[in-house]
Amino acid sequence: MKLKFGSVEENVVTREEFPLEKAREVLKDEVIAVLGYGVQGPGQALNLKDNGFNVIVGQRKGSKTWDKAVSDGWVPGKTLFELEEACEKGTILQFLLSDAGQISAWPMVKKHLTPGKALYFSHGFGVTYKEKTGIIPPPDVDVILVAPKGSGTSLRRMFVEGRGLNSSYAIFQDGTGKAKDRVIALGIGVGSGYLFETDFYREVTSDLTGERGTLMGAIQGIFAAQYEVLRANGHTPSEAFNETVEELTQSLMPLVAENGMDWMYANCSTTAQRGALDWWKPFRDATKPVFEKLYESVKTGQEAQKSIDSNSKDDYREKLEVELKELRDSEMWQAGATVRKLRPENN
Ligand SMILES: NC(=O)c1ccc[n+]([C@@H]2O[C@H](COP(=O)([O-])OP(=O)(O)OC[C@H]3O[C@@H](n4cnc5c(N)ncnc54)[C@H](O)[C@@H]3O)[C@@H](O)[C@H]2O)c1
Ligand SMILES: CC(C)(O)[C@@H](O)C(=O)O
Ligand SMILES: [Mg+2]
Ligand SMILES: [Mg+2]
Repeated sequence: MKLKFGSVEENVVTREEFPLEKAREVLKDEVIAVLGYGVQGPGQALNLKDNGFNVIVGQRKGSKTWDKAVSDGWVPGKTLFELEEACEKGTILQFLLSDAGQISAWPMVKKHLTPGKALYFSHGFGVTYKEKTGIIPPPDVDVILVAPKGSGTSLRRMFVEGRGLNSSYAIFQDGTGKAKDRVIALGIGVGSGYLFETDFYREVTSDLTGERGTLMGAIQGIFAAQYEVLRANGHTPSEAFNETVEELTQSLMPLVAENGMDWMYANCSTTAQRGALDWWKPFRDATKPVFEKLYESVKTGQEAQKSIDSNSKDDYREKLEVELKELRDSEMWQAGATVRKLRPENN
């Protein structure tokens, strides 16, 4: 259906419009092979299975995630296979290896993309940056995308709670004439809230911007800046952490999620209101140039190149561990670990 967001009309699909029964009917003869069992793999595969679809998982034998798949109930030789066997058996191949992993697995996956099958992504990365990834699908298959806007962990959790994480959907190539029905049915099947239309290019550029920006990179940067200023001015770690992170995640963000920041502004003290009204524009103006620089780096393919280069190095895991350790060992997140332990529900 068409729905207005502010004054802009968009194509969206709701669960009422495309119920689960319809999705099951569309996919009744398909074998959905979920390739990769990292973060999105488990969320999507388990939700599809619990929604009554015919799902198998493809994963490297002997890996930690193979064991995780077994403990999640996937049965070796019946619903859990080596990657190549799953590619052979699947009619819809959900390519959920890491974006760098997709590059090395591509020649094998391509071999099994016989006419009529569908190749499914949860990111526009591989296809958009085809000069860098070499992922160029054959013409007689569907190439579709459902990109959950959040972690695979939340996709599963929200499904179990009877909620739904929103996803975008896109069709890159309709090789069979069935791509539209297939992509929407899969979007509903993996447990999406509502689905909004995009294309592969817009998905990857917005996603790379979001995760580097307000979803993770920018928010971590703003947290660190405020925490450091409070600490430098004599505030304790408890005070700095509560005033920077804990209050945001525990008290204010759930309210913003329910009602919007406009409501939050209308429902705090008059003192907070005055200050927050005065300060949001200076913060916007200070950070906007950084967001513009970030978007440019995404648009030119630099961000994609950097992530391919670093992910394909032999010492990738060790180097990553050093950087993650810096965050983990920072006083702010050490304080965070203590504060989380002190939450009454964790005692
Ligand atoms: N992490 C998320 O919550 C999230 C959210 C939305 C979209 N996505 C997209 O979904 C896709 C999967 O992401 P993810 O975070 O679940 O992946 P991941 O990094 O957790 O890796 C998934 C799996 O890939 C396997 N793998 C990696 N390299 C391999 C190789 N060379 N050969 C065989 N297997 C290999 C790993 O064993 C792992 O099981 C990506 O396209 C990602 O951009 C992820
Ligand atoms: C969960 C995120 C950050 O939305 C996703 O885009 C990812 O790449 O992990
Ligand atoms: Mg992403
Ligand atoms: Mg994302």
